[in-house]
Amino acid sequence: MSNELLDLSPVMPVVVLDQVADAVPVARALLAGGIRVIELTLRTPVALAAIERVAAEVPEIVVGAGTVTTPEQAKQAADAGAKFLVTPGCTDSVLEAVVGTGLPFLPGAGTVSEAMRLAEQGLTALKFFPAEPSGGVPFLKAIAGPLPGLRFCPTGGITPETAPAYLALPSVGCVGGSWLTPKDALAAKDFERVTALAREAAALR
Ligand SMILES: O=C(O)C(=O)C[C@H](O)[C@H](O)COP(=O)(O)O
Repeated sequence: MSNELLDLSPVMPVVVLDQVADAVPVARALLAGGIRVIELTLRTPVALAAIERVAAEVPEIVVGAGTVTTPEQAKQAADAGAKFLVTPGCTDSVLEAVVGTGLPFLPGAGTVSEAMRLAEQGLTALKFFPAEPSGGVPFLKAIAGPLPGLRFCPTGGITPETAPAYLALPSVGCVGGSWLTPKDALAAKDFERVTALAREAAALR
């Protein structure tokens, strides 16, 4: 089930919202551009309310919670209506709480040992974070031999220019990125720009 998260769109939009009122327009703008998934990060106070609104008002998009770093957040996100969870890294307690929600999820790994630990537990769909600082495309190419069963959503420092090289790798299902929802576009309520960026991203693969 978690593996299917990697196949929803070539790009998983990582969205940081400061205003809950932007949640529904952003979700609709992404959908209009052909992106069927949205990861709302739990980095701002409005994030849980934003997830709730998108889940209730834009059921066509698959809404998930990103930046899940505590067991409490996993539960809160599930209660808010998140359909999946994403963690930047993994601790035993976060993993236990995330599994406890019953939701599909992408646990974060940034090293070979972290990826191996998750694989040992049967988790084969991972977020590779932070992708660029951790070695990017060459890292993923290098580990595909020893760890052939893993698939990734690399995230962190990826741009529309660098995304295609990631998406060309068989081990990459999609890439994560914040570039579809630039801060200045959200501040200006320029949702058409979000749609235009989403359209370009949806065409990447
Ligand atoms: O908060 C998290 O859990 C994250 O996933 C951090 C994200 O990877 C970055 O927000 C991606 O942002 P960019 O590097 O700007 O595309």
